[in-house]
Amino acid sequence: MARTKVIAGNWKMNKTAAEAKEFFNEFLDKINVADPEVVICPTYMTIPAAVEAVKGTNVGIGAQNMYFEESGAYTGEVTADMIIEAGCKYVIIGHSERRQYFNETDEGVNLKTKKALEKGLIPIPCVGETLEERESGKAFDVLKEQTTKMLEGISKEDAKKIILAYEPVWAIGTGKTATDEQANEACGYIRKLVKELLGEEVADAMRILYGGSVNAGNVKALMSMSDIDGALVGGASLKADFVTLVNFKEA
Ligand SMILES: O=C(CO)COP(=O)(O)O
Repeated sequence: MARTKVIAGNWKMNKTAAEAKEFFNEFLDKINVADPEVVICPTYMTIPAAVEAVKGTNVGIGAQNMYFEESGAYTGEVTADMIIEAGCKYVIIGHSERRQYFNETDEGVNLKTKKALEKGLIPIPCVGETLEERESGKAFDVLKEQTTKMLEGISKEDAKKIILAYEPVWAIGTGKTATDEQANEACGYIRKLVKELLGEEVADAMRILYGGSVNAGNVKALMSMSDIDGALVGGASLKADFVTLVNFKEA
C-alpha cells in the first residue's frame, strides 16, 4: 500500500508570531505542496499566526502537546478543543523532551492520543530509546513497551489515522543521525508490532516517521527506506533547509 509521506517540523520553543510570519513570507510558496503532507508545529502562542499564514494552502498546523481532560482546574494546560478552535489539525504527543523534562508517562501519552482521536485531531505520538537503552541492547524492548501502551484501547479504524514518530533520544539535536538502516530497522520493528497488535491493514496504513537530526543532506536516503514514511524535524525545520526537506525528491 502506498502511504503518503509526511514532513513535519517541530519548532519546539522557538519562533515568536512575528518570526513565524517572516518564515512563511519567505518559504510558504516553496513548502506548499500536496505530496508530501507538510505539517508545522509551532508553540501554542504562535499557532494563530501560523494558521493565518498558511490559510488556503496544503500546509497543516499542529500543536506540540495538549491535555487529555475536557476542561477544569489544570493550570497551564490546554485542551484538544482549544487547539482545534485555533486551527490545528495535528498534535505531537509524548515527545521525548516532554517525557524527559515534564514527566510525561506512557499512560498519559495513551490518554492524550485517545482524546486527540476522539476529537478528530491527527495525533503524532513519539517513541524512542535513550543511548543507554540502545547500548544495553534494550532499544526494541523500549519501543515495544511505549508503542503497546500508546495503542491501548484504540480501535483499528482510529489507529490507522495515527502518525507515529520514532525518535531515538540519542539522535535528537545531537547531529548524530541514526543510520538509514538503524532508522528503517526500528520503524520496521514498530510496524511488525502494530501488525501483531492490530492486524496487517492497520500496519500497512499507519505512517511511521523517523526523527533525529534529519537535515537537507540525509533526508533523501532516509526517505527512500522501505518502512520510513516521513520525518519529524526539529532544528532543520526552523530555516531554509526545511524547503529542501519538503522537496526531498529533488534533493
Ligand atoms: O526532536 C526532534 C523532532 O521532534 C528532532 O530534533 P532535531 O531534528 O533537532 O534533531
